[in-house]
Amino acid sequence: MKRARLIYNPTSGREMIKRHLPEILEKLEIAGYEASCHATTGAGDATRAARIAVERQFDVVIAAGGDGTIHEVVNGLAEQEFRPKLGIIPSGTTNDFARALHIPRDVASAVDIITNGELIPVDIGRINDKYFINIAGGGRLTELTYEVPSKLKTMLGQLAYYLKGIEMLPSIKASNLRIEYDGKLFEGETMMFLVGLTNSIGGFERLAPDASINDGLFSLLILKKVNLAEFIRIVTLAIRGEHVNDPNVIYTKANRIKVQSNEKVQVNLDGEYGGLLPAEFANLYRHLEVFVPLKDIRPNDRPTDWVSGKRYS
Ligand SMILES: Nc1ncnc2c1ncn2[C@@H]1O[C@H](COP(=O)(O)OP(=O)(O)OP(=O)(O)O)[C@@H](O)[C@H]1O
Repeated sequence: MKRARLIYNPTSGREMIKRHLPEILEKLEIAGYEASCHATTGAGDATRAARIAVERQFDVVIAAGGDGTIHEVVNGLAEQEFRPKLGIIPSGTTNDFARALHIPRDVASAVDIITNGELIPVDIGRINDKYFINIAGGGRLTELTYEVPSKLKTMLGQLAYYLKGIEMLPSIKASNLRIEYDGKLFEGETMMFLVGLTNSIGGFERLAPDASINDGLFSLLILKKVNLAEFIRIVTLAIRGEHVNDPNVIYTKANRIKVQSNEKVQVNLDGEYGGLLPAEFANLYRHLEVFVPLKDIRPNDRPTDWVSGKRYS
């Protein structure tokens, strides 16, 4: 019998996941899984729970929560030789990774995608000794994601980020960065750099328009020092995916990236604090298999050697 371990964050999003537990477990059992669950207790607990699930050789690990929970679960799986397949139930404030994979926020539909068994391989990012699934970045501009208080997010959802962004705009300063990427070099005053694995970042679906989740490459986006008016113009362009040709933006793909600074620059990993620069990024090619609705997956993310229908049953 297949075994599934559900790791859920009871506090994520608007705290609604608990109400759905009986339904989730029942659906999994009907699909032939022996299912059990673990409620996370605080920071780092989802990583520990995922490591234990690996030790116990669960076939499938399901992360239910926001990007923070999925990030932690992936950190528990990524360094292991045996890696269970990953299911996702997006129930957080921010679920950029699930959105990139077209996994719906409706709990029953998300579970159906897991029980349906269609899988896709995804790349994972490694930075120093940590892993990320969606995005890493640095520079003052990226710091707002962890400056938003959790209570505010529970109350206001995504709106909380925009409010914080408006509040912070006038105080954003550039940092001096040295960024090496696949043999090339950028050095200079930088508002932010982003290293992305998917096209869905902070609600901007077109920030990395031609990203693929399983091509072994990161999308690297560097925003040079700009004034407030230029910044607002570039954000407006970014909504339409037209920022990539702006002279203040470097947008490219790379497999290995090294970022250094003579200043104290924080790194953000999937929306959480990830330590200070320097950082070396490596793309781990097709490191995890994730349950997805294959028919909805963008052509960019559908590897031709996989579409033939890898199904887990
Ligand atoms: N029981 C708990 N109580 C408080 N915090 C928890 C608990 N379990 C996990 N957490 C923390 O909550 C963080 C955020 O969770 P998650 O991303 O799932 O939810 P979210 O609602 O989208 O919130 P955020 O926007 O902060 O990411 C996790 O990284 C984890 O450290």
